[in-house]
Amino acid sequence: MEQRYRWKNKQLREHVEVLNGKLSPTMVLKNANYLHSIFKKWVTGHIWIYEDRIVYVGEKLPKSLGSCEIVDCSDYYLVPGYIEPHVHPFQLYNPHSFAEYASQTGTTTFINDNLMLFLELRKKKAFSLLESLRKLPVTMYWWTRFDSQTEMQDEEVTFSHGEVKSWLEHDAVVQGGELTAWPKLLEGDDMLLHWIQEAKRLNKVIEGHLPGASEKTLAKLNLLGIDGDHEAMTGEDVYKRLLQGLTTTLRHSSIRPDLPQLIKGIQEQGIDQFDLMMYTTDGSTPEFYEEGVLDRLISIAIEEGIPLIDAYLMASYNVARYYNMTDLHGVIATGRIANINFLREKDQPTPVSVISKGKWLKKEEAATAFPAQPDWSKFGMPSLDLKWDLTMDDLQFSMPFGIEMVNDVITKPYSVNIDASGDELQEGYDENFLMLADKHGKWRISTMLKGVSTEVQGFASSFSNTGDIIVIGKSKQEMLHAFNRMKELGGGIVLSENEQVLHEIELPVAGLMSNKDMKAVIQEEKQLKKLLFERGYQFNDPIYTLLFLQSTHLPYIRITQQGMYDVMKKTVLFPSIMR
Ligand SMILES: Nc1ncnc2[nH]cnc12
Repeated sequence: MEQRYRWKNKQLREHVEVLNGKLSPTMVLKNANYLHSIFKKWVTGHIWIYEDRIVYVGEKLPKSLGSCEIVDCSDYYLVPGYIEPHVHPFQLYNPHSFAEYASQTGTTTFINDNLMLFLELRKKKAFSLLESLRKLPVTMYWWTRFDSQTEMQDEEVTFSHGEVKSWLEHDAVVQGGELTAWPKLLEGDDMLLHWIQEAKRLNKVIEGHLPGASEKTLAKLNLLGIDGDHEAMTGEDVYKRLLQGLTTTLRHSSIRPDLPQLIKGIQEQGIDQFDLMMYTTDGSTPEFYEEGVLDRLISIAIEEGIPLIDAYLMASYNVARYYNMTDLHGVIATGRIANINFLREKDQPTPVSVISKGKWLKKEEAATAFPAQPDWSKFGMPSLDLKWDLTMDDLQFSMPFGIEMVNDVITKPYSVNIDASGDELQEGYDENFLMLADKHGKWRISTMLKGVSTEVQGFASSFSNTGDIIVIGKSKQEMLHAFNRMKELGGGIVLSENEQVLHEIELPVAGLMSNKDMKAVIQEEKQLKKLLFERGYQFNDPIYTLLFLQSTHLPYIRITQQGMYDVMKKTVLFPSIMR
């Protein structure tokens, strides 16, 4: 980062001068009734803020007030700003639009997945984007992947030692993971182990991705350096993780809205200590966030009987502790970044006002100005410029088996018994043509997709795990139509029927993300879902279906850059075809 230290020496001297009375604070929160994370108690006092930092808490008021803003807090309860420990900031929204939206619900610190940045950009461009996002009035940290969670061509080039190491060493990167490639680690991959060791040397943590892991697997991975995991699906899973000393993140997301059940399970297990627990919305798709971000999870936790103070700390202090950043986050105390939420009632976590980095982002329910989105093309994420055309010749589907969706994201292989040699499949039953095509136009892999929809004629998406192009449908003509429109848009998701575009979501940020604000993206996603449901899509989360068609951290069969891939056997069943 351009600025290596959080505050320069000169700034630190100024902070002390505020206490010396030589400078006045920029804001004083008077008569504050606030949650003190260390005492785990509500305390009262005055909070002095200078620029973006809390410079004093206690009973004193500053001698010099200058032009300081004085806020009487008697009518509120103040809690530390919420920290989302596990964000995938690219589910149609982008890091900027998600942060802007979430900040209105009290989440002002984000630990972001770098997957799309890693796959799309080399480090120079990526780090200049991080630098630009660092200037936002929210706090953006990152975690760096060690693998692509799919089978890429030339993965070793993308995930080279040099690239991973530079990410790990970056000041804004606080974690390695999420380690979807943990089976490789257990099988002896010493490159992965080296990166884990490097992360530890740099005082950064490692997150696993361990759904269904046995007690022994958890213990072994703990020995190899894993610090936390967010894949617990039952109270017993939570118990097993905590028993091994792993920090356990409770997930409530669009594909796994588990929190109420998880908490019931936790109570059944007799767990009454919450210090090693956090929550995440795990990169939910846009519509899910209509009801809030972490404020909603805290609210569920309170309703389900988590002790009130723990319910807040799981979204603040516990996260700061896990990431070794309690000196900056998670506590309303001297020295911390001034991220504070104002609540009307103790059990109403959606804030009426939000301070982030010492500035109002929301005041008495009204949003204040937030910076405009960057010019993404300047950071190496221009709209998609596909230099090739899809033709009827590409649309050949002679594979003897296809992919059957078991739910939104889990797949299994099935034998294709229908005649798929024509240009159209009959409507009314749930098999579709499916193609993944290289965004550079070099290769393709074609098969059948069962279980998703009965009447989608043509559907094309540049949103996928690797940014390659997914085309689905019953009619080759409409698939071409959808593809052509998606190409014309410079990336996006297009649904086509009877030679008409029924719906389109423009994704001008590298073909993966929208540059609209979150509310607009929510409406676009809702409309897409409605149209797909009407056409027989039988699950809940089509965006995740698209994202995970290539993702080999999920069973059982995937289309990848290398070809059709058997996840359990770790083999390519059919290689992709050169075009
Ligand atoms: N592993 C993953 N990669 C990308 N987005 C996700 N959302 C939830 N899990 C994810």
